[in-house]
Amino acid sequence: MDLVLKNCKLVDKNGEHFIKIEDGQITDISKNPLEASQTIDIKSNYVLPGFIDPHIHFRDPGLTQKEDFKTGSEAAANGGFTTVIDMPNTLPKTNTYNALKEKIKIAKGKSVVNFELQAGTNCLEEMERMMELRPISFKIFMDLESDESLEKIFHDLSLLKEKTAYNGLVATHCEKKSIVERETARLKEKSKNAAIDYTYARPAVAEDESVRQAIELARANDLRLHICHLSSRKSLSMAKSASKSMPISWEFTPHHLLLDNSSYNVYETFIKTNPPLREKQDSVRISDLDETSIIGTDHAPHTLEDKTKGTWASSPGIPNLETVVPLLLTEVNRGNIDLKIIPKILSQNAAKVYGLENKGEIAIGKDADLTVIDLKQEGKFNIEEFKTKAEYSPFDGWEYQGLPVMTIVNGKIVMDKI
Ligand SMILES: NC(=O)N[C@@H](CC(=O)O)C(=O)O
Ligand SMILES: [Zn+2]
Ligand SMILES: [Zn+2]
Repeated sequence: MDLVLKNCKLVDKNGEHFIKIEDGQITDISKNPLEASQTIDIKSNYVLPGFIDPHIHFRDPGLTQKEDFKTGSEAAANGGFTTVIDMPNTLPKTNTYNALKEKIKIAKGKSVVNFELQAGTNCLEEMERMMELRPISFKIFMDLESDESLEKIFHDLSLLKEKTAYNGLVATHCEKKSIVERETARLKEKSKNAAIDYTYARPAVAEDESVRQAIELARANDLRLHICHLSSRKSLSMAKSASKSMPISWEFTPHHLLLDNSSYNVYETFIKTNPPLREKQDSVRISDLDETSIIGTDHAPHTLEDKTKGTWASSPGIPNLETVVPLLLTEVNRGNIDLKIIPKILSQNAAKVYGLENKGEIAIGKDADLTVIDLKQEGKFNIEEFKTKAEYSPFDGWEYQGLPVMTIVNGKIVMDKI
């Protein structure tokens, strides 16, 4: 199967280009016409390396009333993503050989985009067995572990690195369990709780202390740390200063970049998420983005029922796959971020961290994973048009300028709105 895309604008080259795709790979890029059995007119839109979301929850198996690998991956394709990295907090947890094997089978059968799977941590023997199935890395929910068990998990990962092909990359959810438990108990004593209390139950200091601990443990055990959904400015400055002396990376969610805890007054428990939205002065923001940043959406869908059980019992998590690209392109159009960083923060940088060697770049020999964006198209988000099973979004009804209009996965068109 061969295919030529014509009238393609590229972010780093002047003029319009032809891109040739054969058997799922990019085989030529030229200003001169290229031939193939099929030609598609990109109509002078920008073609970018296919977007990679390093942090999604597709809930399959076990929680498929919230999302499954079919609807989740269709949402990814609709949002302009060609590769997703799924988290291990499904039912059962993806922390055994059998569970990982089963999830690979499910994802292979249902996914319309490329996928990689995070493994949950377990005893050393089980993690060794899991390595045969090549999970992309190991994920630690530090908010659910005591200090003693964290010491052990990081140490076991260092042993795993010595014994197997494991590259030492560990992804962490950073919030300190003891602080979250203490503050939650304190707030629950109030006679009536508002949705915003969730912010104070999981304060920025809980994240900062956990980031400090993750940096120390990763350093001591010679591991590469990747911090998920980094939301506190202080945590960001700690991570930046650690990056001068150790391998470390982090990702930002769209909700932490664009919203703050005043949104609880509008969206109440629908905006509940971990880490919570922060007070404005404590929160990461759009101006923190630069060419080294990584966007991880933390697409975390739940049912409406699960989202409306009050301040404490409602499930935390926000679906993001179908809103994040228009939100960021709107920031480009407003002059708040440079278009040149978009392929880096949505593709190339995550490809580098996770070792996806054939992805993240438009170049001969790379996988034909491509996202076409129309920078000028304007519209309003309408949750009814989304593919995700989640029926809520804080961004529903927001206006945007800039839309992904085609998603190509391994040379195959999986979304077309050109
Ligand atoms: N972010 C969330 O609030 N929720 C995530 C879990 C997580 O990423 O911590 C979920 O699985 O729903
Ligand atoms: Zn998390
Ligand atoms: Zn998550």
